[in-house]
Amino acid sequence: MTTELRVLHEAEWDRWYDNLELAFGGVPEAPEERGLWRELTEPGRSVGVWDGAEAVGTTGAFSFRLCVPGGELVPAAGVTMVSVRPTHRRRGVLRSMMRRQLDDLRAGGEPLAVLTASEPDIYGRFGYAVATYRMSVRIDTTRTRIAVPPATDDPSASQEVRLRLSEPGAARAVCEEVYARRVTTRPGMLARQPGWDAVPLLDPPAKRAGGSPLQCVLAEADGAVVGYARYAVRPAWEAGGPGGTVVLRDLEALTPAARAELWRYLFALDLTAWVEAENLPVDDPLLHLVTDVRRCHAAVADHLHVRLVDVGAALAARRYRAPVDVVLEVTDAFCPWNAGRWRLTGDAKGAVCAPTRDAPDLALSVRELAAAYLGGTSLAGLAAAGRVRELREGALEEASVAFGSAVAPWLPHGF
Ligand SMILES: CC(=O)SCCNC(=O)CCNC(=O)[C@H](O)C(C)(C)COP(=O)(O)OP(=O)(O)OC[C@H]1O[C@@H](n2cnc3c(N)ncnc32)[C@H](O)[C@@H]1OP(=O)(O)O
Repeated sequence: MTTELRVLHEAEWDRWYDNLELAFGGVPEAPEERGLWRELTEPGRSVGVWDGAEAVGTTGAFSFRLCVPGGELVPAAGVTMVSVRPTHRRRGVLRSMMRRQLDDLRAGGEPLAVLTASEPDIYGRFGYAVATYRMSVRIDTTRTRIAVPPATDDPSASQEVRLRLSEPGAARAVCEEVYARRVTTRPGMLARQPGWDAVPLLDPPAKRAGGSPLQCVLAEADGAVVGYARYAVRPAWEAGGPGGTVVLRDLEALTPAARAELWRYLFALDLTAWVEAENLPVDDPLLHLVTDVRRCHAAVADHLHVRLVDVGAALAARRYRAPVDVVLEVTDAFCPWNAGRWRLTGDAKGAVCAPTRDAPDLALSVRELAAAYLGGTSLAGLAAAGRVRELREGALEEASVAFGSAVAPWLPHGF
């Protein structure tokens, strides 16, 4: 097999993207979906593997800024559109693309790469690890309700929250303002890059599965929008009565009162008996708002996989929950420039991370660092699985606390 790996030319995009569709089973995307991904593709950051005129391998990268513990927004390559033609699989095409991509990211100075995996088993060999989880819920709203003890509401709860329906497109700007204020509050969230505000509104009729077009409800207090929920309703008429489902796409709120009001609204929609959401933080406040958490049928799955492209720059870019001063002995088979000893010194104000010859305190691979990077997986937990070794007594506890995050990291949308 003679193949050529090269940067994507815009004119080749259709053939390149056809390979992606084929690798995912060959079901064509709706034109509006395909059109949006075409607009968002960054050709200069995408590569194709070609066998003659045929694209047989694809991958791209989006220029994201990712919230890390401490609230900084750090450049991160959003690795995407990975595919290999069924006739060319298991011959190293993916490996060659991962090699090229990580070398390019390093050369470009991006400290992090992130992706969501079609199958979690694929990317560990390239140094990625699961750094955030998502919670899905299917809530029986006939058996549980939103009940907030008054003491848990903040002072703004005394202000009345009003709800107003809006066409999602018309509400785009105000929703984006709310989203922008939320981004730095939770590691794993992505600042919106130009054009990305269209992603949460993508609503091809072919993908509605019997549901309504996307709807949007705004929460307002003192005349300002302080929250929103975007959802569809999928009616169901059963012998025992109406049993429709509210399919929640996203919900953001600036105050606990607005959040509770939005959930109350979703739970109370007439002719529905269920609220479903696919992607909530694993510590979503919803868990503390309902009277019967078991009726939420919550399930957890991996979501954002992280790769530290440059260990020193990545570890220095985040903040630490408690003072930390540790020497890390890092292995990294796929990106050997990261291998070796690093001294990390940091606290809640900042951090430095530089190569050292000092004796190591913890030994781990770049994957464990990636898993712990956003604060959602503890180094102590990884040590219990034999994936981190403590070489100085006390270092594991010190580093585990320091790497933690007050809130669970969470990726708000796929890419
Ligand atoms: C970020 C994203 O876009 S995720 C989307 C990923 N794409 C898909 O799932 C679409 C369908 N699948 C495909 O297109 C291809 O099978 C790919 C991209 C997953 C793999 O491409 P290939 O060219 O076959 O992979 P390649 O031959 O380079 O294999 C590299 C290694 O990964 C392993 N591998 C490849 N695919 C898988 C898989 N699905 N599960 C587990 N391991 C895998 C190979 O066994 C090999 O392992 P080794 O290094 O230990 O020998």
